[in-house]
This record gives sequence, C-alpha cells and structure tokens, in this order.
Amino acid sequence: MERTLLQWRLLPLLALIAALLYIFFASPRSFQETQGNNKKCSLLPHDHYWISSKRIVTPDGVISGSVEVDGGIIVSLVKEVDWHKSQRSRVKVIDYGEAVLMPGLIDVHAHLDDPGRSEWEGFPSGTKAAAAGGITTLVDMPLNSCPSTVSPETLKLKIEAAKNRIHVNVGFWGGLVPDNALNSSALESLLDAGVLGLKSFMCPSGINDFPMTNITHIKEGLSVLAKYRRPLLVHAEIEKESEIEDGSENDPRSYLTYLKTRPTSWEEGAIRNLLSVTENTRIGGSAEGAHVHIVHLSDASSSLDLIKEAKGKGDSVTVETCPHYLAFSAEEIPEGDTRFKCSPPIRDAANREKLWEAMMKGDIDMLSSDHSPTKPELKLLSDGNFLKAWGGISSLQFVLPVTWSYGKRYGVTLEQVVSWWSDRPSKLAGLHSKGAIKVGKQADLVVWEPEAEFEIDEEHPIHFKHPSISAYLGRRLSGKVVSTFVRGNLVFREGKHASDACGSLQLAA
Ligand SMILES: NC(=O)NC(NC(N)=O)C(=O)[O-]
Ligand SMILES: [Zn+2]
Ligand SMILES: [Zn+2]
Repeated sequence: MERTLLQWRLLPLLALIAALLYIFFASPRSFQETQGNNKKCSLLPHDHYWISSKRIVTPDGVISGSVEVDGGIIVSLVKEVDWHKSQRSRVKVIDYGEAVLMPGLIDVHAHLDDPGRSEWEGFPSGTKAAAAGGITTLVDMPLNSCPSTVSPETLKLKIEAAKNRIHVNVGFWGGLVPDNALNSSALESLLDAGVLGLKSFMCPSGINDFPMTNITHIKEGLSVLAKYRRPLLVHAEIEKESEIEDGSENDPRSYLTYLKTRPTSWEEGAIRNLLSVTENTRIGGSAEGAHVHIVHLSDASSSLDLIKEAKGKGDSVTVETCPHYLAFSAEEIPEGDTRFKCSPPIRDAANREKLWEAMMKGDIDMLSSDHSPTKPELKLLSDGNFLKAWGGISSLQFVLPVTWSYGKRYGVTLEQVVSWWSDRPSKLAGLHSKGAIKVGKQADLVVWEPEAEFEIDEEHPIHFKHPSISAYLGRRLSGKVVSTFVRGNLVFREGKHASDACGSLQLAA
C-alpha cells in the first residue's frame, strides 16, 4: 500500500523529468530542421545564445562582456559590468574567458578554382580551410576556375558549383576582360547577375580565357561600375624590360633570378598608368561612385608613393597587401623552393620593413590572402625552376596567425587586425551587414587565442587541398583559432567542422 502511494507521488516528477529531457534533446533537432532538410549546419543545438569573452573587439574598443546572437544576428552587446547574474542563469552562454572575440575575417582575394579546376582547390576544401582559419566570408576571384567568371552564364556555373558546398559565406568578383570591357550591356548583365565588382589584369594572367586589359578597357569599365557603385580590383603589373632578359642566362633555381624578371618598375609602371584614369572617380568626376582597388601590392616604395598621392587628390583608391609579403623576404627563400613563387614577387627585407611601416601608418588599407593554389605537379618542386613553376601562395587557413605573429614586433593591435581583415574589406565588397561586432550585424565571428602557439607540422590539420605546397609549412605561429561562427552557426570548434555546408552566397542586389 505504502509503495503504491510512493509510486503515484513519483509519477508527476518522472513526467517532469521526461518533459525536460524531451525539450533538451528534441529542440536541437527542430532548430536544425528550420535550417532546411534536417541539416547540421551548426555544432550548437540552439540559435539563440550568448557568447562571453574578456576581449571583445567592437568599433568602440576592446571590452569585456557578452554578445547575444539570435537567428544569425547580433541582437545585443552587454558589458560585463551591466551583465546581471539573473540574466546569466537564464540563458545559454558560451564563455570563452580570455580568448578574443572579433568579427570573422573577410578575405576579398581568394582563388577557389571551382568549377573546372577543382583539383587545384574547390569550394568544399577552400571554405573548410577558411572556417578553420577564422575567415567567415571569401570573395572568389574570377580566374583559375574554368571557365573564368566573365558573363552571367559563367557566374551561374559558379553559383551552381557552390550550392550546398560552402562552409563559409562566398561572394564573387567578375572579370573585366577585353571581350566585355567595351560592351556596357555585357558588363551590366554581369553586374546585374550579382558579382560584387570586377577584377582585371594589366599583364598576362597565366590563364588563357582571362586576357589582360589596357587602360581604355579599364576606363570604360569604371564608367559602368560607377552606376553600380562597385569596385574594380586590378592586378597592377605591366610588362617592361626586365633587369635580365628572361633569366635564361641565370640560375632558374635561384629566387633572385625570378625576382629580377619582375622588378618594381612593373608595379610602378602599371600603377602610374592606372592612376591616370582614377581622377574620374573623384566627387563630381565622370566615374564618381566607381572605386579602384589595387590588389597584392609588393613594392612599398615608388608604387606606394603614387597611391598615396592619388588618395591625397581625392581619387577613390585603396590598396591591399598580403601576409606573405609581410612574413617573408627574398633573401631567405631557399634555392628551388617554388612554394614561395608568386606575382608580384616577394621582395627584399628592407621592402618588407617599409610594407609594415605603411600598414601601421594606414597607407595600406587592408589585407587579403591571395590564396592561389594549384596542383603540386605544377609547382615543379623537384625541379625547383622558379621561371617555369606556377605562381601563387597557398595560405588560406593561416592568414590570421601570420598577421598576428609577424605583426607583434611592430605593435599591431587587435583593432588594427579587425580594420585590415574585417571592416575595410566589408566596405570594399559592399557587405555592409558584416565586418563589425555591432547590434544588427550578422553574427560572423571568430574566437581565437592570440597567445597560443602552434607549429604547422605534419600533425597539424590543414584543410586546403594541397598542404604540401604551402609556404608556411614548418613555421611556428602564435594565434590559435578556437571557434568560428557563420551567421550564428558554429561552423568550426577545436578542430571540428559542422557536418553540413551551410554558408550563404553573397550576391550584390
Ligand atoms: N592566375 C593567378 O592566380 N594569379 C595569381 N598569382 C599570383 N599572385 O602569383 C594572382 O593573383 O595574380
Ligand atoms: Zn594577381
Ligand atoms: Zn590572386
């Protein structure tokens, strides 16, 4: 009798436990279902939560506090002093302690080579590497995929290839090539299809269906871009006489031989030529609204002086450099080590110093990876012939720790890292809902430990397709990415990716 009474009394308690268990285990599934077809987009079971950190990098400085994320959006930001105990107990909190919370990186210059050359990289491996490196948005270059992205039809192929295969957000640059440059309706249809801007080369690109443009093409392109208020990105090198004819008299395994084939005068000449048309981008000019962005600057001398002068006159011009120009110098590149070949080339240590100076002064606006991989055979690693090997550095996963590790001795701050990698790139690409930890922005975030050191050795998991061609192998870096959030989805945590690829396409409206 006693026993049955006890059983009856326990029944409501058991029901309550069952209900709690149901809520705990069933709600994650229903959340994932709202993401479409039972997808596992996030390593978190909920889409409304708080992230706490002692070092949150906001536009108003570094604060200790919490960021509230709901439905992929930052909905509130609370300083630790205003964060009440009662709140803390009611909500789901991920507390990262001393680790830094900042906006995810936006890489405006990456070659993902998909479709058509996915044996070089591809959307899945490239965007997994990005997620592991704290990059939440990539803007894919229009060349090295096959075909190049130069028309609405070829953009459509990109969009198809990216569907359900991207782990971070991906946007696209379109190509400005001789075929479309003088045809405004062709350019308009490419821009209408959603490319975030255009890209052109002032020297041969190495890709047959991506020929170089001359200054008339560029001028015409800018007048169309003005209407759309989108940028033109330019690979600014122009073929001039080299210090040596073709290097054939010199040792092709020596990096200095390669360096001499692409002297600073190539960059300077292209930039001088390019800046002869950028006055049109000034307020009141015929191409007001258009913008010129010089990609991967290597020469920190005359080329940079010209850019500074143009900015001073009011031309709408910005410039990026890449971590490899800030980390390496020509003197230290080993004989035959073609992993370091890129164009423009990595120059001497004195130039690297000047690049850092320009970064710290703000004369260089931002950074990008220029991750430009290929299949290992084309790097000719056993030959070591710098003149014949494919040019391009593989770096995607490591740009944040590289920036931090090599920048430390110059006193780089967390705010500068955000400016170079998130704020400025978001503005260049017109991604105005990204690039800052601010109420209303998308929850594209990275959590990382600047002080944690690691070595890129055989054990280190590298997610881009061909780790063996990365120039960073063997380096010891500081700055370990802990977690990456893309639109509120925890896509990467402690070496593990969410199983489904739920990044979204960033098409210009
Ligand atoms: N076809 C390329 O990918 N070229 C790239 N190659 C480099 N940077 O060496 C580039 O961005 O110019
Ligand atoms: Zn380039
Ligand atoms: Zn590139």
